[in-house]
Amino acid sequence: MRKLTEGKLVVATHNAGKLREISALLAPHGVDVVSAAALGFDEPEETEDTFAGNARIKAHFAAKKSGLPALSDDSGIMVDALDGAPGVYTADWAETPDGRDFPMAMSKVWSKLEDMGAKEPRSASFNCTLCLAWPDGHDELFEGKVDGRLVWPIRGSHGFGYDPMFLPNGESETFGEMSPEKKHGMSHRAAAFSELVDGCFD
Ligand SMILES: O=P(O)(O)OP(=O)(O)OP(=O)(O)OC[C@H]1O[C@@H](n2cnc3c(O)ncnc32)[C@H](O)[C@@H]1O
Ligand SMILES: [Mg+2]
Repeated sequence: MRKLTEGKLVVATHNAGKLREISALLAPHGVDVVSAAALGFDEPEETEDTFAGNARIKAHFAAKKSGLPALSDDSGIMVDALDGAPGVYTADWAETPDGRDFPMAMSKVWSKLEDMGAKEPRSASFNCTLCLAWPDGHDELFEGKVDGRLVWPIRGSHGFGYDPMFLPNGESETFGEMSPEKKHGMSHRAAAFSELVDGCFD
């Protein structure tokens, strides 16, 4: 596996919540981080139907454009009773003409479960695929997942996206109620990061 050597790393995301988490997860490793959004890069279209496919699109786009290694994150929530939806379309479910509306998206997920009479526990998982790509076209992929269930009404104002409706197994706080440190100890993103750190950092 290729190692990440000293120097700048582009974080290929336009999501401020993700950037905050990724920066915190990278902080102990002394990496100099700049985001694709801060560099003024466009968001490439996420045309694949897998997390890995879309993670590769985002990382390669930023690596080519910057001439630096780039790290992307493609993630989403998969609800068992919805056959894994919204999955790779998790961000799309929140899309409105005026931008993303996550309370609306969470309520859409919950209404579908109500309408179909889905039984408790309404199990779901958060999934994350990280792609580290270099300007020469090489890449490495890492995956992480956390299992839990959905709750209603939503709880907590920490985190981002669908965090307030996700209760990880064995916990009493949703991701929206947890401190960032606690979420970093158990999240799908943290799990993928630990693979990345093992593989690519000395
Ligand atoms: O593609 P980039 O620019 O990285 O940012 P994005 O927000 O579009 O990210 P994705 O395409 O990977 O879509 C992931 C969706 O899943 C949601 N999501 C991912 N990880 C999450 C987490 O830890 N907590 C809550 N929601 C999360 C997030 O809000 C997005 O709507
Ligand atoms: Mg996206």
